[in-house]
Amino acid sequence: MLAHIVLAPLVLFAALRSVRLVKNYLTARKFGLPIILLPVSFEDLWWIPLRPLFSWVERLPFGLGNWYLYTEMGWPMIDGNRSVLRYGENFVLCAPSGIQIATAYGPGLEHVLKNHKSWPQPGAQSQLFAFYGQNVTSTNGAEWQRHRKITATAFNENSMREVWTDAVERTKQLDLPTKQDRSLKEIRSTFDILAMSLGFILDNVFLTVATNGVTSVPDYLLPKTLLRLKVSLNEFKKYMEEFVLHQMRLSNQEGIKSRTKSLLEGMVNANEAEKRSGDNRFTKQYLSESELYGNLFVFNLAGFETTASTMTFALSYLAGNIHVQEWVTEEVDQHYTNSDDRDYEKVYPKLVRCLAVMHETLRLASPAPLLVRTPTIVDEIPVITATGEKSIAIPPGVMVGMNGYGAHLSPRWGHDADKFNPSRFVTSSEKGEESLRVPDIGMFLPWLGGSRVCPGKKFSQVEFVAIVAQILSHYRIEPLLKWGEDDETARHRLLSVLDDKFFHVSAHLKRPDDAGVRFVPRMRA
Ligand code: HEM
Repeated sequence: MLAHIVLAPLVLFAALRSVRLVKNYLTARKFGLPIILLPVSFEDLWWIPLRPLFSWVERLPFGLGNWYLYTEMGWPMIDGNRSVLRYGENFVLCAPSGIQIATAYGPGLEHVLKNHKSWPQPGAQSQLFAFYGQNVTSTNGAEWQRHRKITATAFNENSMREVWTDAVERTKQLDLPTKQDRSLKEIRSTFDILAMSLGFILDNVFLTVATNGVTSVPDYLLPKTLLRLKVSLNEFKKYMEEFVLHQMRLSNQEGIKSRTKSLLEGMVNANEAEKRSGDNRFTKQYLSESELYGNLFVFNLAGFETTASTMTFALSYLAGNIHVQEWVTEEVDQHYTNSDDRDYEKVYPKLVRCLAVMHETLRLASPAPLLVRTPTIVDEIPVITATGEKSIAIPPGVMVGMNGYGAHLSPRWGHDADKFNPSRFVTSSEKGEESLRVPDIGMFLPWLGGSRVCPGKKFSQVEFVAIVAQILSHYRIEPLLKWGEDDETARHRLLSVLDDKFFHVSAHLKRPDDAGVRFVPRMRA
C-alpha cells in the first residue's frame, strides 16, 4: 500500500514527462538539425542538486549516457568544440521541459545579438540574480533602458583613468615579494576580493533562487545551510547599504566634490543626480531603492567574478607559454617598465600585446559559456547544415543557446585553434606599429555585442592590462615545480589543469590545487 502511495505520483510524473518529450521531439524535427534527446535539462531546478549522483551515467557503453553532459548549465565549458565537431555548428537539445537550439554559427549568433529587443533572455534565467531587486540584467525593453542609462553613466573615460591607477595600486599590494609560490587556488583567491558573504551566496546561488524569500522566514524554522544563506544575504545587503550611505554623505558634504572613485560610487551618484534633477516626476528615470541594490549586487558580481576568473587563467597561460610571456614582457618593458610617464592615456593604448593576452584568454576560457535567448515573435535565424546555409523559423518559447566555446574553438581560427597564441589578435602596420585585430561578434563574443554588450568591457580591459603590465614589469611567471620534476613536465601539468574547468557563475578549475605558478623577481640591468 505504502509502495503504491510513493510510486503512483512518480509513475504519473514520468508519464507526463514522456508525453512532453515526444511532443517536443515532433516540434524539434521540423528544424532539420541533429537532435539530442535529454530525459532532463538544467532548466529543471530539481535536477541541479541530484545531478552529481548520476555522474556514472556518462560511463555507460554505446554512448547511452552522452546526454548527461548537456544537463549542466555551462556544458560548453567542459565540452569545448567536441559537440560541434560531432554534430555540426548547430544542433537541438530536446528535453521534456523545452527545446534549445545550440548554435556556434556566426551569422546565427550575430542575428540574435543584433536584434536584442526581439530576442530577450528567457524570464527564468533573467531573474537568476534579481533577489535583491530588479536590475540591468533582469529587465528588458524600456525598463532595461532605464537601468542601463543610469548605471552606464559611470562608465566614462574619466573613470577609466581611475580604474587604471587603482588596478596598479592594488597589484602592488598583492604581496608577491613575500609569497612568490602560489597554487592556482591561491591565485584565484588573490583576485577574489569579494566579501565572504557574497562568496557564500554565489556558492549557493541556485539554493538562493530556489528559496527566494528565505530572509523573511524566522531563524528557528531554517535548517543550517539556509540559516547561513539568510545571514549572508543580510550581511551583503548591509555592506551595500553602508556603501550607499557613505557615498551619499560624501556627495552631500558642502565644498567637497566627490571624485568618481569607483564605478559603483559613480552609479550611486548618477542615481542621486537623476533624483535631484526634478525632471523625472512623471517619467521615473532613477532607480528605486531595491533596484539600486539589485544593480549594486549584479555589478559586484559581474565585475569581481569575471576578473578573478580571467586573471587566474591568463597568468597561468603566461606561465605555461614562456615565449608568449617574453613577447608580452618586451612590450611592457618598452612602454611601461622603463617609462617615467605611466599615465593611462599615454601607456594603455600602447599595450596592445597585453590586451591581446586578455582576448586570447577569454577565447579559451570565457566566463560565460552559454547565453540563452528566445524570440518574442516567430523569427528566422540562419543555420548551417551539411548541405549549406538555410533559415529556420524559431517560435517564442524555443531557446537559442549561443555556444561561445564552439565559436571560439572553431577550425575557422586556424590549425592552432586550441593553442594559446595571443598574437592572432595583433596586426602590424607597414611602419611596424601594432594594433588589436578582433573578429566580428559571430566568431568572438566574450563580452557579447550589439546594444546589450557588457557595460564593463572597457573597465575589464583597462584593469586587466594594468595588472599584467605591473606584474610583468617586476616578475617572470613560471610553472611551479613539484619535487624532482623538470620544467617541461611542470608546464604540461599546468596546462592540463587549465583544460579541466567547469562553470559556476564564471569559469573555475576542477583541480586548482594540482598546479601553481611562481613569481620570480626579474633581474634589472
Ligand atoms: C573579463 C571580463 C568580463 C567579461 C568576459 C564579461 C562578459 C559579459 C557578458 C558575456 C555579458 C552578457 C550576459 C548576458 O547578456 O546574459 C555581460 C553583461 C554584463 N556585464 Fe560583463 N563581463 C566582464 C566584466 C564586467 C565588469 C568588470 C563589469 C562591471 C564593472 C561587468 C558588468 C556587466 C553587467 C552589469 C552586465 C549586464 C548588462 C546588461 O544586461 O545590459 N562586466 N558581461
